[in-house]
Amino acid sequence: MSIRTLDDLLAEGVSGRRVLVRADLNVPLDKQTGDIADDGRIRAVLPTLGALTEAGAKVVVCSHLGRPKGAPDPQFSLTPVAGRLGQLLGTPVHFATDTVGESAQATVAALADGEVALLENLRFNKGETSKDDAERGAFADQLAAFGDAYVDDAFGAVHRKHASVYDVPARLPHVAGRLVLREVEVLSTLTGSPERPYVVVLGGSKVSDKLAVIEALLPTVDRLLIGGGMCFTFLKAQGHEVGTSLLEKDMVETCRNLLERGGDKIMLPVDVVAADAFAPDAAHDVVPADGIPSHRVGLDIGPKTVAGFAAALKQSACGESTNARTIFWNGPMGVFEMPAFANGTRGVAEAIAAAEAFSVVGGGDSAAAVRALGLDEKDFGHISTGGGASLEYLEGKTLPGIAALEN
Ligand SMILES: Nc1ncnc2c1ncn2[C@@H]1O[C@H](COP(=O)(O)OP(=O)(O)OP(=O)(O)O)[C@@H](O)[C@H]1O
Ligand SMILES: O=C(O)[C@H](O)COP(=O)(O)O
Repeated sequence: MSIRTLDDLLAEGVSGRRVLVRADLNVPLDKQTGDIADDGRIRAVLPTLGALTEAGAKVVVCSHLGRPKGAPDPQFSLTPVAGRLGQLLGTPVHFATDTVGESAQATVAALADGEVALLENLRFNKGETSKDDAERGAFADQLAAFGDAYVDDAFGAVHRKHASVYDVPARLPHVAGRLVLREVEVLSTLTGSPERPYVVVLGGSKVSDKLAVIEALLPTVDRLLIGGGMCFTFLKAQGHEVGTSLLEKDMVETCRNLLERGGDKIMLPVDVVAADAFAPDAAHDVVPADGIPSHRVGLDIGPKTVAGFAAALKQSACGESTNARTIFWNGPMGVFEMPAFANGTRGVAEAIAAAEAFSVVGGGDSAAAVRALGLDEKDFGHISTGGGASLEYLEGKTLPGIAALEN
């Protein structure tokens, strides 16, 4: 890819220059306390920010958090992120209480060399996500006024055609940050010629979002293991009763086609943990995947499925090799946030961690699950900060944020 990098910018010298950094600080917040539940995305951007502050730049960081509707909404404020970022950087972060208004202008104007400012949530402004080019462009003009150069380190947002990702780089000298480069470097090995056997494990709840990636990956993968909320639409396509489990009725026919095309490559659960209700303390049992009672909801894959998936990670024959050599995992195997339904995700994550393969975990929830379940991040080859972004990258789509850096 012909993209200028942070090192190119550092080589030009950034001391005393204002550098606008787009980061993806969209971290999960605890629903009760509002505290940061997982700070992985903040940590991931530290190498870029550290390099810039050390080189004496005035660093202006901007990000979205959640999906506010184009106006300020306190529940999506980046205030707690500014505090955590300051702790991790070991230096206070100057927080602007608006994105491009008086507070932002004063905060940026007061920055000393080597200091960091964080602007309030980009999505408090309609222009950030607008489909109207002029509206997005006008907001991008205001943002671009805060920088002499622009660094994109928001890999999780490169699939969005948003002002801070797509329009600002057209207005400023632009480079890719360390995180974006690393993500692209790793994910491109999966779209190129991954070492085989190549096994993909998919779960989570966004069924329709992920069918396109299955379509794109089917010719390349040796095995596709499907669990999580996704599996019920496939089980329905096989003609099974799924009770009140997550189901995308409109997608049943598509799943049937994928099953026909995928044949033996696709593995579905043989047992599931079915509960009386979608609740942490609901009564639950392990039932066969083709025998989910009509009043029950499937909230996790069962132990036989975990064992089968773990075995498949070891025995996906391709040529002479029988161990998976490359693994991509996106989406938890069950509702891991509730301990009673976390065993499937834990079991599969442990099998991936133990495999002698290069493993990539993609997706905000999957990465959070790895950390929440106390697994060692070092046992995985790469933990991507991108959910939708990593999937769209694997689908081979042109990502607006990457295209904007190439221009
Ligand atoms: N059987 C199930 N029924 C309902 N929800 C489920 C089930 N299994 C997993 N989930 C839920 O799926 C959610 C994660 O799905 P998602 O598709 O968003 O994962 P991700 O791709 O890792 O995350 P993101 O897209 O946010 O980066 C979790 O909150 C989990 O509780
Ligand atoms: O969580 C993500 O995948 C990124 O931060 C992008 O967020 P979005 O899906 O709300 O654009």
